[in-house]
Amino acid sequence: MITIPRYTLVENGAINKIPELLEKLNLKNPLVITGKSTQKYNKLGYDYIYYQEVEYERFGKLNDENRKYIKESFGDYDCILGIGGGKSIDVAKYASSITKKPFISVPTTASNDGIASPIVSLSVPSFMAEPPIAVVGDIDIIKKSPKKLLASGAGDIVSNITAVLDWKLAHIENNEKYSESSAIFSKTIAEELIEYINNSKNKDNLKEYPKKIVKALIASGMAIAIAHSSRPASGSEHLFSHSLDKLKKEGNIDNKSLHGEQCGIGTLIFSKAYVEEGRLDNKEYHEILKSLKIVKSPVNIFELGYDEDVAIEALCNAHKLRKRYTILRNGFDKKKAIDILEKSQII
Ligand SMILES: NC(=O)C1=CN([C@@H]2O[C@H](COP(=O)(O)OP(=O)(O)OC[C@H]3O[C@@H](n4cnc5c(N)ncnc54)[C@H](OP(=O)(O)O)[C@@H]3O)[C@@H](O)[C@H]2O)C=CC1
Ligand SMILES: O=C(CO)COP(=O)(O)O
Ligand SMILES: [Zn+2]
Repeated sequence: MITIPRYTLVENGAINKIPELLEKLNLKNPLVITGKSTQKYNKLGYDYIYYQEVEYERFGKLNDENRKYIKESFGDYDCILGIGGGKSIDVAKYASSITKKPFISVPTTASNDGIASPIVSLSVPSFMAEPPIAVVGDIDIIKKSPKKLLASGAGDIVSNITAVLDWKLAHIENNEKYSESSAIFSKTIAEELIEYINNSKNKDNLKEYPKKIVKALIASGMAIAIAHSSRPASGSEHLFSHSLDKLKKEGNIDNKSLHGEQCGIGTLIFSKAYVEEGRLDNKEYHEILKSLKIVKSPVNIFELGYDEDVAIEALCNAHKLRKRYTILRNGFDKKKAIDILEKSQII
């Protein structure tokens, strides 16, 4: 059974419509999960907790102690509102999966497609939960959020291009189940955003970008829900991002590079790898590169804040992050990693 959000409200002032939305959904007593800089958007003064309090990291991992704490924290609330960035929404989605209470996604920025997806990405690999029953995207708030976050959203959308190529390759070479319709849907979301960005100079100078990126991220989350897998939006480029996250954690590297930014870099690497294999036109690689440059998302490892050794190590380890067949196949050795990182201008 496919479940997607029942309501998506993407407009100026949408956050003020939460009370009437709750009434429509017959929900009366929400608990907000939010962050320290985004709690201010809980304008209706609902009870709230910071995501750090219930996030799995407080307990070290997703475990029974963590689940017990969440259940106890949620008393008689009848729903959960995730208000904030990707982490707040992910933790709210996780809490909803534990408590079985419905969750409403209230993104205050547009940094990744977790805002509408059924995926919880607090761990690698991610796991399938339920999507939000509603998404409330207040454009007045989102358009004023940090540009770095909004640019990161583009990285998580262009990643659908290589994710879909990996999914198809897994079907051809590894006999994996594949949905052509989900793949086309996911790829089209990315192509339409890229086309808008790359032609925006002659049109509206990205004035409509905040609304476009929110809608693209919601659609991408729905593509995941329809496929019942993150396959349409997560392939080799995400493995590279997760591998970077692992290096950050293990090496105590204090770099605030964002999920979407990292996936944008991963997309450049693997779209070039697909060009090298004759499975993608070099023109498409350049369209992706151009779009990330226009929104000012990092297009090389130095702009992401790392040196080339980190890029090489993250790429050489990427295939180990989860059992997911991609163009990495059994992994790139150091020579191949350096070659593709140079050809994709990442190092
Ligand atoms: N489930 C899924 O499908 C996916 C989930 N994710 C999740 O998303 C996380 C990454 O999300 P991301 O958003 O990139 O990063 P974070 O949520 O880690 O950080 C976002 C930062 O931006 C701040 N912020 C958000 N909105 C505003 C605003 N309007 N004005 C000012 N500051 C704002 C947040 O504030 P504050 O401190 O208040 O939070 C936070 O400090 C991952 O760790 C993962 O958990 C990522 C990809 C997919
Ligand atoms: O980030 C995601 C989709 O954009 C979720 O993907 P993962 O399954 O790789 O966590
Ligand atoms: Zn992603």
